[in-house]
Amino acid sequence: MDIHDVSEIPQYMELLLKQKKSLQDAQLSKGRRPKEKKQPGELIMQFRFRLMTSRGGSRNLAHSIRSTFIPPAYTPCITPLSGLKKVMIGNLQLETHHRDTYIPLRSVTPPDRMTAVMAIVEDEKKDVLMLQLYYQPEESEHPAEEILPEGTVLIVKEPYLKVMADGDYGIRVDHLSDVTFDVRNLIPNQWQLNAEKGHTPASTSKLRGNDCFNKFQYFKAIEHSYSEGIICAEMAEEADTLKLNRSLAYLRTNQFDATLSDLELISATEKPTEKALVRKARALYNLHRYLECTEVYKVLCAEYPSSIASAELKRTISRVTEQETGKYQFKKLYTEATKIRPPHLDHATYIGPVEVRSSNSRGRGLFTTAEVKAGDLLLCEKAFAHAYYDSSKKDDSQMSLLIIAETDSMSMGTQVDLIGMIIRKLQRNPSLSPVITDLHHGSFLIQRIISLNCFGCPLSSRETYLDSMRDSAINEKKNVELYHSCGVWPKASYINHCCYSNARRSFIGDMMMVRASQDLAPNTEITFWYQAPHLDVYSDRQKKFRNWGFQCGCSMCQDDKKTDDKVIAQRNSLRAEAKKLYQSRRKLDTAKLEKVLASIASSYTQAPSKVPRLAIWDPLLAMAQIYTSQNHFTKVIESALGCLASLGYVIEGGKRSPPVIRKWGLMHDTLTECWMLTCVAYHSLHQQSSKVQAYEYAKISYRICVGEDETFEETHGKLADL
Ligand SMILES: C[S@@+](CC[C@H](N)C(=O)[O-])C[C@H]1O[C@@H](n2cnc3c(N)ncnc32)[C@H](O)[C@@H]1O
Repeated sequence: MDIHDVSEIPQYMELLLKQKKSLQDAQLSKGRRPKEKKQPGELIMQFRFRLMTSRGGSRNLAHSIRSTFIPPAYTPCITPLSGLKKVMIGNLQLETHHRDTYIPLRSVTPPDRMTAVMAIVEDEKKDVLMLQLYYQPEESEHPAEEILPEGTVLIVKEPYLKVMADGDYGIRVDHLSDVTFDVRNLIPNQWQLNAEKGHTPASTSKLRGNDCFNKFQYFKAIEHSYSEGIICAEMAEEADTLKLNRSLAYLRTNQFDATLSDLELISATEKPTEKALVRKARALYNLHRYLECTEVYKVLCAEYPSSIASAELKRTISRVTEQETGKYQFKKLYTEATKIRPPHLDHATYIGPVEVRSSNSRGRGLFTTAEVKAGDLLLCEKAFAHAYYDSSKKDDSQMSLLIIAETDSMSMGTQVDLIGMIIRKLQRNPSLSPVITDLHHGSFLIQRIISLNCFGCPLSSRETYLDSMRDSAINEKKNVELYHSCGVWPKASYINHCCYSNARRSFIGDMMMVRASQDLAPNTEITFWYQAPHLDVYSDRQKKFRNWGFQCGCSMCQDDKKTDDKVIAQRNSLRAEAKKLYQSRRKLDTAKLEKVLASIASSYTQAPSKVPRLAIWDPLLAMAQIYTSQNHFTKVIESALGCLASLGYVIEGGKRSPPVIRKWGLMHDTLTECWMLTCVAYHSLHQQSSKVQAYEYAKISYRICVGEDETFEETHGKLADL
């Protein structure tokens, strides 16, 4: 939603066709064994040469946009190793998964890292091939040299061959769980020679682990030292110390489930140590289990009082308050979003009066459980994962093109990074898996789930709001917002699309606010638009939903579908005429303009409260602006209320008595301005109570579009300056 979809751009379509062609060619060789293979020496030399030149910087990747092609989905292997039979490189087939096999491999070159971590590997018969491990941690977090140093012995479950970009064959691993480095009992005999002989005392493993830890090699400390030591430890206390040490390494590598389980595994002593309590609290905080976390901090404050512990307890209590009440200090959120990079804010998720229920043919949806008023907060959700693109840096290396074979879709931005982040987060914290795997999907593959459930997002909706105010209705810039940052907000993902929606989403950093844009009765399905409705042809609008596999059946879409093309063409030409008239401000013929707008209005057959009139609301807003500049205040009120009515609002009063919204319509960012114009007009006409009411509606509209109203006065002060 709101991501930068480039599926229809010819330059990228060409790329997609090329990728699909090579995919088709690859499918033709499915099940075959490669005919020609390079000699081991040649393959190794070629790889080492590339490694040398790439380290010398001859690859100029930083200046070109990365592209990642997601081939058709295959499922990870769930069979335990004991249920699989061993194969050699010579047995591997092209593009064929799930043959109930595994292969022991040993790397014979240092690793390289491009989109995957790669090395040349050999099997027991000394046959060699390239191995590509996808979705490994970032280089800064876990260097390739540590993941796959030369001489690493590993096992790949369900290995298969893939033709790589350069036309050679390689073993490709997409699922992190399909590779295991814990090969203790399965190391082939001839490789045992290189493996450590004999029994390493736990004390040595501990020292080695601590050494790695002090060098920030946390993964190495866990895998090669502490875990080894725990197995070999003869005394319970020795194992406990190693677990305590390992729990910190787990914490540093964001493996919070494992941190907790190590701490639980420590033999019960008289009272938990301070270190154990601190680590437990941190893991719970990071898993957003704030209530449990406060309990741990309370014990810590009682047993080991310190200013840090009480500050942490206070911080955690603030999260619990946010979670339970939905009360946030939004100005603080902006400050954090300005300072922190990436803008991942330290705040909790609030789930308001909503729950997931069946929405018939639309699958599941999110419904209200109580009555809510327009402007009420339904959700304030922290992203499960968020990939940030800093547009101020203008650095294309942050950006990549994602090509998904199964849906023929392409998007530009940070989705590739988001996929990696989520895959790693789930692998490190399996307890979080259902949050993602329960979301809507075409298959259960993470890539597919993410492509259906991710949202493009600005750094803050207030920024977008200010931009849209600058390009006001008069300039008629189409505000199609396409964002390069993106994230997954799981609860919001249950909300189905409707062009004529009753809620709006907005963002501050990685927090998404969803507010009702209409008064909603209990048990109403909440909807927001996946793509904002614009005045486009019916078929073009439906194309936007292609990726999600549905057609919108809202009243606006149905009406567009039924309306004759000739009527639409006539409406568009009248609209162009209106635009010409109101842009020639000095000699504006208002009578003529009103006549043209009346003609547009008469081209609609349904009442605007049923079918909002997208062709007419913005010219009416432009008229309200023009009448304001001419001090025609009754006309301002008439045009502004007309604008609102054309978007489906049913408003009582407004002329001699204060306006009262009986039914809210389609919410648009510029409606705050619309209400502010009426507010100014009422002020000038000395209609005080109408002015107060209009001001209140302006504030609610702002809250719905921007997510909060703490900055309302400040923002509109700024706009007055503009
Ligand atoms: C982000 S999910 C929304 C939640 C989803 N309905 C579920 O069951 O989890 C998007 C998917 O919901 C369905 N959907 C959303 N809006 C719809 C609509 N207006 N009409 C039909 N299906 C819709 C489509 O299957 C779409 O791919």
